[in-house]
Amino acid sequence: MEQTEVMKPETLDDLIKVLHKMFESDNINVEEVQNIMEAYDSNPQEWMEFAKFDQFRYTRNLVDEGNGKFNLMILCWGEGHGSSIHDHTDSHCFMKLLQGQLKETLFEWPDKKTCNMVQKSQRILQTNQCAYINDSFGLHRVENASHTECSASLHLYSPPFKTCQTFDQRTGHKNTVKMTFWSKFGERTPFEATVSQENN
Ligand SMILES: N[C@@H](CS(=O)O)C(=O)O
Ligand SMILES: [Fe+2]
Repeated sequence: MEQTEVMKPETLDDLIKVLHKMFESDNINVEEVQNIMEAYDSNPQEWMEFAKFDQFRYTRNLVDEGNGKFNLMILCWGEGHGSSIHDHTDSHCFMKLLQGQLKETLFEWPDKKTCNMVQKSQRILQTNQCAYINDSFGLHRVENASHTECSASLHLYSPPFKTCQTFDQRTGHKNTVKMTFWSKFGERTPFEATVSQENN
């Protein structure tokens, strides 16, 4: 089998350039994308301008629109912040830790009849690790379980999406929610645009 060599992106800009190249093609290689994102050594100096935290919820901060092929964003998680249980709207989701740790809990899609939410697994993602999920893996909840440290993660979604489904852990009932950006390209999004954020 042909081995794809993983070159090491030296900076975040470098990584973004390589990602643009990889997503020019319509057939993306999940492992290759995961490897290249993992190979980037997080340097806060390079992403600080995008990392805007909120006191109450995790924030989504758009970094790059990937020529329409993907959205690249930095999620900022204060102490104890977490997401709901949600899906990924038939997209690829790559999640690389830039700072701190995140706990990821995987769930099965709820059973149509019983609506039960069954937990499949749980893991702690460490700085620089890159996880991958799509809807065929199930659903997940992501949390910064630390009470003393914040976390930041770099997410790539392809194709980009604006809504997802969230699930109530006790009843399995689902809701479609809008996903909004707290900031875009380092600029805080005007207030009106952020009121319907509900995944966090
Ligand atoms: N998929 C979630 C974040 S996550 O870490 O589950 C989102 O884009 O807001
Ligand atoms: Fe997610």
